[in-house]
Amino acid sequence: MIRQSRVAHIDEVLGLMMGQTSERDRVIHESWRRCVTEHGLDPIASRDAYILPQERLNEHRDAMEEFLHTARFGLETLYRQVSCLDYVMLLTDAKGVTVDFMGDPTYSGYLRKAGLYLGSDWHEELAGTCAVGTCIATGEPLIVHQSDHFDASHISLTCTCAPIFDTNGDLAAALDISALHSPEPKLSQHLALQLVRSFTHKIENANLLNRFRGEWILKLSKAQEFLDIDPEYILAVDANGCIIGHNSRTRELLARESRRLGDEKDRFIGEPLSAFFECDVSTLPRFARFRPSDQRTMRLVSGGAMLFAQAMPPPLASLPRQPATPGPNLPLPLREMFSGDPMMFEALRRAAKIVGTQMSILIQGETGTGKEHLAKALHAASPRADKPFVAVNCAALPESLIESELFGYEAGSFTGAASKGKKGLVLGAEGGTLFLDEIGDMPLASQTRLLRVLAEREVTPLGKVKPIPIDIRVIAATHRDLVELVKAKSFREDLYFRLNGAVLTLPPLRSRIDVKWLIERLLQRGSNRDGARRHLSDAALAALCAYSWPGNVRELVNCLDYASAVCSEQQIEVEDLPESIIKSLNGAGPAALAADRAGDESPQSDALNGLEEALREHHWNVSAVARALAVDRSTVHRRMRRLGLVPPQKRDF
Ligand SMILES: Nc1ncnc2c1ncn2[C@@H]1O[C@H](COP(=O)(O)OP(=O)(O)OP(=O)(O)O)[C@@H](O)[C@H]1O
Repeated sequence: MIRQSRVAHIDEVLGLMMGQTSERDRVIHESWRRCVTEHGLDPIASRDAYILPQERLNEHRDAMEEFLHTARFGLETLYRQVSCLDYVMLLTDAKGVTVDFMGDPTYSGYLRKAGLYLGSDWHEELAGTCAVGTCIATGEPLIVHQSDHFDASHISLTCTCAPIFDTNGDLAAALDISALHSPEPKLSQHLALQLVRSFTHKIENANLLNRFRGEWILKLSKAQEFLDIDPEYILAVDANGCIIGHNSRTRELLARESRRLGDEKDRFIGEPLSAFFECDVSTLPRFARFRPSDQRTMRLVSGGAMLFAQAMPPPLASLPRQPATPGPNLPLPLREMFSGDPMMFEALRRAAKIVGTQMSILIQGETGTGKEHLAKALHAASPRADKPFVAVNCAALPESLIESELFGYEAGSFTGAASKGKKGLVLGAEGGTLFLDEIGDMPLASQTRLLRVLAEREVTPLGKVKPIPIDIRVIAATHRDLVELVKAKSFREDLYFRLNGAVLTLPPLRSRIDVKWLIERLLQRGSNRDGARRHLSDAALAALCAYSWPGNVRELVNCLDYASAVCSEQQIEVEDLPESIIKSLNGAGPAALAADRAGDESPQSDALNGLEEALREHHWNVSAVARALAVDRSTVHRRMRRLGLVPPQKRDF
């Protein structure tokens, strides 16, 4: 009987080569053809399964050690689900070598002979059409059922396999379940295919999350309810907002989006997130987990269906405490301003290059981003460090006094002048640095005089005829758009060009990735001041990280000063934060936030004490339990996770 079916099978393969038709799937036909024309296999000569010697197998296993470790839980779970149906489970590397295997040891001899064993090589060139080999050759999940196999010695097997891709989108492994015997219709294996696909998705996700523990992780799902437990799409994003990893469903999504946008890309590592989604790294905090999930939505750039999003920031511990390399090359006062933020690094790298020169510098940035702080650091890092640093707030000086304050005056040179005359701030900065803050607010007449000072490097106080030579470095700063002011003719173009020898732009705090580091640093600064070391609770820290900081570092400084003053026991809780921040939590008030971050030590905890009983009573219907306990559904889910309560229908999963 077996012999007859083998002969019939060989006839079918040969017939197909001669141009006969058959009803097999296209992918099987194409593989048979490849076996003969490309791999030079002969359908008449059947080959025994090839098992690699232990030493070579070890090499293959060693190369995948971390991956195997990550995948292990998924593999065991899958095997538990299929072993009762007499399937074995094989995980092969991208070359088709079985590097992990689970099967019933009672049938060890049969399984080994059939090649369903650790170390077996299922590469298509060697084994002919088979689930693993053909899956690797095509990159597609597939079933190779009984006589679909090329080699007649395998036609009793049924094998179902799906590829596993690494975080770059390259094939990493293939996951297969096979059985020695099976019902004849191929349809009997369709559920097996769905199961294997679902586990390859889980393993890819586990691998991605494991590999990018220190980066932004963005999870996306079409269904709000599945976002937490089984998101379709997962991406890892670096501090510059570039994609550094993804699962294969994301790759397919991005490829479709790329085509829609008129491109044909199929590799996405290094691409900016904002090229595909309506978000970038600065807006990722909006999708933090404790924000209401119905507000965490985004679309693809080309539109389409709404995706529910959850963004997880890099954990505090993974952020560099010291500036990222080559930060250490920066002079110390500049190095101390940031920790690994790429935009800060870029500004400071450029600043370091001109720190020792005479060149005027223009610092731009929103209010409170640290422009004066940077000007002071530049001064401290320059050869002028032991000379004066004189700061002038051009917006705060009354227009009538600005010239006399800046350039000084001779005694009695105008009504109201001091009897001894005044040196002026410019001369006061002699040998050092003159910092002109809010330069965009300087009146036009003063701009003209300042221009002369900068051009001629001399100053003539009011009432004096002879100019005084000066040696100053000018650093100007503004939060306004000087180019627009020049266009509107309220800022002199020639002064703008004189000042913008070097333009340094400071990023707003909401786009910086080192907010947690800065918080630590400012808390430390506070403790150096008053000797009391304050700590932030997880929930308070999460609230600060999610806040948009319109007042930038100044607002953060004020916030921490306030919270340090009102907190008790030197622990800053969400309640101790300024109202503007608490209000910004969009309904995820202090209690919910605290529960989200710290487990569930919220006032609702008591209500949840009898959770297990309540779940049983309501047949594990979470909505009914939430109603009965008068808490949120998400609170019930969270506590279930924490207590390890799994509904019976999901227990084996
Ligand atoms: N890197 C930093 N480390 C510690 N403190 C900082 C840092 N940057 C800014 N600050 C603090 O933030 C506050 C605001 O900084 P600064 O006055 O330099 O901002 P600014 O951009 O000049 O503001 P404005 O535009 O309003 O003039 C100050 O208290 C400053 O000490």
